[in-house]
Amino acid sequence: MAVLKKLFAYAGNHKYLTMLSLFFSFISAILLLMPFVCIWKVVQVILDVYPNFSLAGDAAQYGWYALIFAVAGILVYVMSLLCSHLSAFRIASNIRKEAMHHVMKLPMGYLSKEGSGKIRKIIDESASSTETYLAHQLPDMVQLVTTVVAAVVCLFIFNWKFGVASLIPLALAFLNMSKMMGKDLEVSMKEYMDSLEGMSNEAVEYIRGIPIVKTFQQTVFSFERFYKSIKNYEKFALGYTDKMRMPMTGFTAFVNSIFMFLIGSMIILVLNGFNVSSLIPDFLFYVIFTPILAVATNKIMFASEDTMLAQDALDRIESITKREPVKYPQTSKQIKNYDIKFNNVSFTYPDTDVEVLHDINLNIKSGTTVAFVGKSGGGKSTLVSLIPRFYDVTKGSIEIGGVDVKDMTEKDLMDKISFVFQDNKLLKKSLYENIKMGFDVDKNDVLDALHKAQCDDIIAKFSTGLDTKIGTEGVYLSGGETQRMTLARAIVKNAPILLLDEATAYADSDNEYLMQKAILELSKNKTTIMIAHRLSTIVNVDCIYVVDDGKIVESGTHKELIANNGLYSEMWSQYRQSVDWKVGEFVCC
Ligand SMILES: Nc1ncnc2c1ncn2[C@@H]1O[C@H](COP(=O)(O)OP(=O)(O)OP(=O)(O)O)[C@@H](O)[C@H]1O
Repeated sequence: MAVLKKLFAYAGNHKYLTMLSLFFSFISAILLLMPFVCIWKVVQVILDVYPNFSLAGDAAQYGWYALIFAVAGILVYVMSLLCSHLSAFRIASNIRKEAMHHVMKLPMGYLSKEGSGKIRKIIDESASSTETYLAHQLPDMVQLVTTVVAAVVCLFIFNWKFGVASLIPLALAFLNMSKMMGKDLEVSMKEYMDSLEGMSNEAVEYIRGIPIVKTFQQTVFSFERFYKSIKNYEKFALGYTDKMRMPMTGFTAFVNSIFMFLIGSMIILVLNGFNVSSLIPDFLFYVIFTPILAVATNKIMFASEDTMLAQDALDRIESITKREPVKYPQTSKQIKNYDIKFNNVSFTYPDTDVEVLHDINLNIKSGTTVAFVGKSGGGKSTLVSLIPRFYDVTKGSIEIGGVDVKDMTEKDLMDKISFVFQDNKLLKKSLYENIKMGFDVDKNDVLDALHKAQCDDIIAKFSTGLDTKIGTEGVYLSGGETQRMTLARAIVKNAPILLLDEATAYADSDNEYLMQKAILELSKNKTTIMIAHRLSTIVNVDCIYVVDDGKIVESGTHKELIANNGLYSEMWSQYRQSVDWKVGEFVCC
């Protein structure tokens, strides 16, 4: 019921179609039981007239009734499936739409951390599971339960003594079944499903890493996480199977032992003076009828596992839809300029408990260019990612032009900022569409931006020029090329704030020089924040902030920081040494 209630939350008016399908399932179950009653009647008629079979005219009539009930039952079942499929498709589609809609509202940081593949897999596979559940498993479940209940009622109507005999093993089978549906087993099933998902994610990671494994001649054990995920799966799969073993054995034994109880009761009745010939029609009926119960009960057992799987699928969808979305106001407050201010900002990544930024205060003036430098893992990228609200600050606030970024609409905030990151994504669209991205620019503007971002060679490489579609056969862009394309996109967007995180990391030396020139040009009169490991690229910026262990430990111009003799000065001399060493080595050779 809980599963159905959750599914109905996505159903809208289609829930009535689901209910209609369940009603048809119920009717079809009753209709499909009727032929057995007719067969019982046939047996009775034949035994009544025995050995004058010519008097058994009613038997044929009951035969026809049996056929009519069977056909009607099948037709109603088909109608049930028709309704269930229509509603299942709609509900699964609503789940997909609602989940995707929610994903769009989630922090961008969450999306890049989880990865689009994983999110797509959860939504797609879970929606498909609920579709199968609603289209087939639920109507079948209603049919099976109706069959069992109606059959049990029939058992008592025709001969209560045989009824009791058949019911004892059934009751014992149900007792065992209830043990397989308890909270404990639900937890085990969830652990099992989680370990399965974990193993499948790690397998993807392993396949991605095969080149590294081969290059460094490692074994599978170097992928410890994959190995652990397999072990984990083994542990939960065995644990789950172990918990199921006794109740499953009991269930199978009792559900298939109805005959034994019937024969036993027949013997007891005869020994107690009942007339054999008067018992035979009922006994035959029970012999024919009770296997339906065994089969239906067996199927209910497996169907209840389907319900658990559907519940699990919904829980997985909820792990996305219950995530707190980024809240934007309806209207923005008016910003005064493009100053960026951090007020006592601290930050801890969601689902972690280690604070990675501690009480940061910054005031970056409109139109200036600043750089964040520091050791790897110090928190530079995190700092930058808080400005466009990839994540929200845990403490403090960030302002643009005197307005808290949380008081700006999504469009307003995004309109103000362009980014070029180390790992950028291009869409599977044409080069033109990838740069235009809905901005109000024409082909000439796009070509101009591509030229400024040093992309002429990329366009020249493809015979279809700007119309070349990325991702189609033979169209592949390297990391450096992708980075240049993203720079062109930022040039086209021409937003007043520019965030560059290792924007030239993949560029070769020729391109880097030219890209730096383009960035210099683009950053004119803009508030620009750069993250760079190659310190030579930031010596001329207005202010350098040295980030270490989540704090700003130094700030000033290049000259001031060198004179300071602090961490920056140390980083600079190490950087110079590495450059000189490379040049020296090159000269030597
Ligand atoms: N998505 C995330 N979830 C949890 N912790 C994260 C996440 N991203 C980064 N961190 C942690 O935050 C800290 C700062 O990372 P960040 O990427 O901001 O450093 P960085 O100075 O930019 O490093 P680099 O120069 O290597 O890019 C690190 O300890 C890192 O492990």
